[in-house]
Amino acid sequence: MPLIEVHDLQKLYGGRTVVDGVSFAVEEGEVFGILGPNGAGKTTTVECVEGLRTPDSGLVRVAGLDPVADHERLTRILGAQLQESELQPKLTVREALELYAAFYPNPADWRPLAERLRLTDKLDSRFGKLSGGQKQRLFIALALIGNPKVVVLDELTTGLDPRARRDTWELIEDVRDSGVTVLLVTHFMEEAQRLCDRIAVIDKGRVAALDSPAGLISRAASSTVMSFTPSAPLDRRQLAALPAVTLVEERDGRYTLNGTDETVDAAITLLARHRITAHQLRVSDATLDDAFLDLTGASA
Ligand SMILES: Nc1ncnc2c1ncn2[C@@H]1O[C@H](COP(=O)(O)OP(=O)(O)OP(=O)(O)O)[C@@H](O)[C@H]1O
Repeated sequence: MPLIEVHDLQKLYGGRTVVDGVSFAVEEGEVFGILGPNGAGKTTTVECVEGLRTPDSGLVRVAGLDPVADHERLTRILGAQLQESELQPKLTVREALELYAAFYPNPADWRPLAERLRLTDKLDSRFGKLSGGQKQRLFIALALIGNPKVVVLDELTTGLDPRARRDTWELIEDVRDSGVTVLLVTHFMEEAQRLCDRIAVIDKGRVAALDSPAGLISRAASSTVMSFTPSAPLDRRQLAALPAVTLVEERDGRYTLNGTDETVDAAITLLARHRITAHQLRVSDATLDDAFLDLTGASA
């Protein structure tokens, strides 16, 4: 049985449908990512999983529990990131960790957690005086402090510097290795590619694709990304009209084409016909970023 089950979830705000028939199932021990453009309905979906919002229709179960009706029992097995407004600014980091540890029957030892999240030298600082990144790290510690079976992380590393982001990824990998199931909303492709076993791409309230990161990349229309600076002015429409090409971008005279394996041949043949040379030619495989743009099209 999946640990998290979302079936045909619908949520409306003021008569406007923002989650429109979302379904997915997360197996125990998985890191499951939810990726999508701004306003796609990602947070609303995970808030229904956390029992913070009541679905208008559809079914949500976490370890067999109805997140709204069984909210009390759910909070014992589900860890979630707090919102800024939920912590008193005068509380110190140590007090917050001790307070939240006391809510749970089998809390984690907060000291190693604080150390892993580089909060040890901030233990006596008040929450209100922390930087954005330090607050974020404290929220992650508080989400993990109850030794949850499943943890929901929304915008986990937004606002963290690159080092803190990498430390956090390692922490999430440790959490996953200890058997915890992770539901992760993210905007960072590198994060999704590194951490997630599977990803649901949500666009305009619907699941546009659901697969492993490698599966999403291979199923997207682009497999190749090519960039070059043409030796003479070029009609962008002719590039866009090539059947192999799915996307053309031009910035300061430099072109980037996304497309199939035939993109390079097709573009070079076209340029040769116009006696144009491709300077500083770079060719690479498509990434999850490219797959995301293909899958979410105009809304991204
Ligand atoms: N409480 C609310 N009342 C009315 N509309 C809301 C409410 N919460 C969210 N919305 C709207 O619902 C839509 C989906 O919002 P949601 O926060 O779920 O998207 P998201 O995919 O998480 O976006 P982002 O990546 O920008 O955080 C948005 O258009 C948003 O403005």
